[in-house]
Amino acid sequence: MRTTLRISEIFHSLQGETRRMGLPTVFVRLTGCPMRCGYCDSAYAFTGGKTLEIDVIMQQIRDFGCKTICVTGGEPLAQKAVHLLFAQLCDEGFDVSVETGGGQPIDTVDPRVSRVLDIKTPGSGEMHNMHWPNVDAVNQNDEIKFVLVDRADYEWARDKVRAEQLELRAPVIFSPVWESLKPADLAQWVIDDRLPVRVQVQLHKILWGDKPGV
Ligand SMILES: C[S@@+](CC[C@H](N)C(=O)[O-])C[C@H]1O[C@@H](n2cnc3c(N)ncnc32)[C@H](O)[C@@H]1O
Ligand SMILES: Nc1nc2[nH]cc(C(=O)O)c2c(=O)[nH]1
Ligand code: SF4
Ligand SMILES: [Mg+2]
Repeated sequence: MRTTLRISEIFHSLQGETRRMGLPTVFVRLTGCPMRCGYCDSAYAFTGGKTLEIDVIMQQIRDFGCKTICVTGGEPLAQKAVHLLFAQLCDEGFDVSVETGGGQPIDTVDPRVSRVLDIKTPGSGEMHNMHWPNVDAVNQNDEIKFVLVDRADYEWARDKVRAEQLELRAPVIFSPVWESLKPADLAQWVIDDRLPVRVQVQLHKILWGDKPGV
């Protein structure tokens, strides 16, 4: 089994998404992704990066002195050695979440890790690459996230939440694509439809803009 990971960046910031929003967090961004969502704000992580031993990654993480870790990418689950990183982080008592685009099975992820599962919408251009059994694998320790391009995406996601009562499986987040869908429009639609989902705007972009390392 490989004991290295291809890493795009490791940085310390505030969690800008999910139920951990606002918490100081160390981000580990893995290089490479099999998907190409039209709106991707992390396309700089598709290539490049550095190959690092997991021991080295663990030491860099410890050096930040922060117990909350978010493993993201690119697509973190596309590198099998990520599971070794999950196990070591959890064994050392870190609070770990992973952001996944949903193209890889999530049932192999350490159960101590909170899985943030994107359901890719028609507007992402990547719906056909979803691994749909993932939706049955989530639990209340996880989150389901829809990133929405426009009104058509919203209606599609709303109908899916209603048809499958997704809010009973895990908390559901609706997040607007940055500078594409107006957050106030999304907020009003959710209120009008009495949808049991959480509207979320990316906090780090409000604070620091749309750039790597924050
Ligand atoms: C960059 S992705 C990396 C992890 C994984 N590949 C995924 O898609 O979940 C992290 C999160 O950022 C979201 N995201 C990417 N670009 C965005 C944008 N322009 N506006 C809002 N959210 C975006 C993705 O949908 C995903 O929920
Ligand atoms: N501050 C901050 N919070 C985040 N939460 C999820 C992120 C991601 O890119 O997956 C992210 C990110 O890039 N920055
Ligand atoms: S799956 Fe995630 S990293 Fe990959 S293209 Fe889509 S948003 Fe970007
Ligand atoms: Mg991001």
